Amino acid sequence: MAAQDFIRVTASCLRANFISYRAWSKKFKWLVPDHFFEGAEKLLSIWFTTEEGKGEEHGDLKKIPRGKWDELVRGVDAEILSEIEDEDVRAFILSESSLFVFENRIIVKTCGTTRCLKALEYSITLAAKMCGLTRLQDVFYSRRNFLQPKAQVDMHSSFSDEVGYLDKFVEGGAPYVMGKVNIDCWFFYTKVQRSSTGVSIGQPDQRFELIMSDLDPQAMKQFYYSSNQTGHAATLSSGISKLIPGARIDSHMFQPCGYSCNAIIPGGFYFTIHITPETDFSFASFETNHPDGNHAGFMEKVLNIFKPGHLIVTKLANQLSKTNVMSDFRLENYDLQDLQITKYPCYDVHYSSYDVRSLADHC
Ligand SMILES: C[S@@+](CC[C@H](N)C(=O)[O-])C[C@H]1O[C@@H](n2cnc3c(N)ncnc32)[C@H](O)[C@@H]1O
Repeated sequence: MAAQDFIRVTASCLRANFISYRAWSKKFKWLVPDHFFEGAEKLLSIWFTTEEGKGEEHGDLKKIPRGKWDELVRGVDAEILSEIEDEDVRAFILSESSLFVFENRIIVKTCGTTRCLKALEYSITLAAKMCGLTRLQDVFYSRRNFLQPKAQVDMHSSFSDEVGYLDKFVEGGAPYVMGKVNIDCWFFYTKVQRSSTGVSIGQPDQRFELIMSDLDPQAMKQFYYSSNQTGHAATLSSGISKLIPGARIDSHMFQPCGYSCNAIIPGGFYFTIHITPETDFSFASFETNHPDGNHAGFMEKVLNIFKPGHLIVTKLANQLSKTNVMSDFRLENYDLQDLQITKYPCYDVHYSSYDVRSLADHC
């Protein structure tokens, strides 16, 4: 059996037998690679608003000069590599994932050992000072469990440290964990105290995420610089360019490997993809707020690009969204491992995880 297949099958067997990668790698240190990159992202999404009773008059976060966003990103230990924009959003590719800036919302997504939550304090000050957006309307923070949690720093050393940090800035927030806490899970923090009207943000909102691991080494070859020297070439060869018609895609190819892209779609929609193709710890994420993201057929198009051995699906939708995230769905060739559907005051949240059928059969 080739080394790459061995690692994929081992990972699959570990999950099937409820053994965590962390416990396994501690015992079998000699099998753990020296080079490691934590692909799993920390994802922070903040909606800002004005003081209650002050009306809708406020500045536009998108108009804040680039220098301030450079500063925010440096604060989380990353840097901006490129930027695209349309009338609804500015989308930045970072050395470790992405930043999206809307009129009254920012999304910060960072991987590796970055300190994503640093962006919370900085953006609160920035939004208040430069746009009169003095209140946090909604806050979402989420991430998958890390493969190497001990490598994380400061407030990201554990989920309870992250919660402690978030609590300093977010009034009425609460933490949740979905999935198998000892194997593969998803940590989630959000505001749960609402205004008397119930609906927090006055517009439809939804978000879909595919968090994929144990990716097919053959499919990952195209995300190595030796196969594609530009992000654009990899966007075309992988089929990412065809995922959502009308999307304008900005992409970056890292050396010797790794790929990131941000896409903006008319109507205030985006998608973002980040890929760590190294077989020993391969990871990819797909995230969008486009309603198509809710359909199993669309998800299968994404899965066909990466062919993951394992994946987590998360979906969020507020009361004004036309997308129903509460229903169950089937993915061709994948076996459902966990499913949790929860109602929060303003959002419905879906979490499910899957193993590829053929790999699970090895165990
Ligand atoms: C594309 S980035 C983004 C990772 C993303 N969060 C994901 O989904 O895996 C990570 C990949 O790029 C590679 N890489 C190469 N140079 C890098 C750099 N300067 N900073 C971050 N990643 C780099 C890493 O080894 C890894 O394969």
